[in-house]
Amino acid sequence: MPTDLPPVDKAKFVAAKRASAYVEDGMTVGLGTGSTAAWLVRCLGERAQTEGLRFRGVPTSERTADLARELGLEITTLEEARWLDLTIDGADEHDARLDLIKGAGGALLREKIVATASERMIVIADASKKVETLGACPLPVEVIPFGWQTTCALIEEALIGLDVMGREVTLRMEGEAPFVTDEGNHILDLHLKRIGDPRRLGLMLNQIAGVVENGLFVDICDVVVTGYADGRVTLHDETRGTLEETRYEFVTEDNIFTDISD
Ligand SMILES: O=C[C@H](O)[C@H](O)[C@H](O)COP(=O)(O)O
Repeated sequence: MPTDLPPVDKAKFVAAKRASAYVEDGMTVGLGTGSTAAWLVRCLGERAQTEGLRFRGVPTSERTADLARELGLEITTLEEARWLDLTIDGADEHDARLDLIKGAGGALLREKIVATASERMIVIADASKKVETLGACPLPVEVIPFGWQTTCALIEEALIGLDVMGREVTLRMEGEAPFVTDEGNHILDLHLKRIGDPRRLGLMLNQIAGVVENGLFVDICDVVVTGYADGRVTLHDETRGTLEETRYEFVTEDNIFTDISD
């Protein structure tokens, strides 16, 4: 582990460390994408090394696949695995119902396919990801490059009359060129500020020709694991609220956290 982690990385790390304990020998596990999910992959790499943990990972992006390979973890494809025991992934936002916005990193399509093929989905996050109402961060929508301008106009039209606060839609760029996802598509970011009815919006978006998938994850996540920079970790589910509060503490200069909750 690197020393002197910034507070937000400490929070992401402890969330990932707690969630990594859900993985058991022989499981097939969806590995999310993003900075928080990268901590999870590292924590699993550590468990594989120190405890001999053996599992099959299904990465949700090429980035995650590369990291898992670097750490010597066994990875497979969804085509081969078909169904998964568990997916652990980050999120851009979650509300109290555990509905999510995902896709700031552009991996929402594979992430949603893998999460819905899993028995359970666990989200790992720092406390900044919790919101009262979804929509503060842009909602990514993956679209086919062919005629994306028309798809964009259809989305703008469909947003009229929906319970949202903003209606601006922008094409995600990477330098001078449109961003391209692992599946070869583009991303439209919807700047909605407030999403009154995530389920309705998600269904509406997916009916538009040219839309492949949207970043709203409604009724998919089972548990949110939230990490804090002081080492605290809380577990929430929708029906039972807070399930557990754990605390990890730095015990060595190598930033190794130890569970001191017991
Ligand atoms: O496409 C990216 C994914 O949905 C990420 O899980 C999400 O953006 C959260 O990423 P991070 O953990 O870096 O905040």
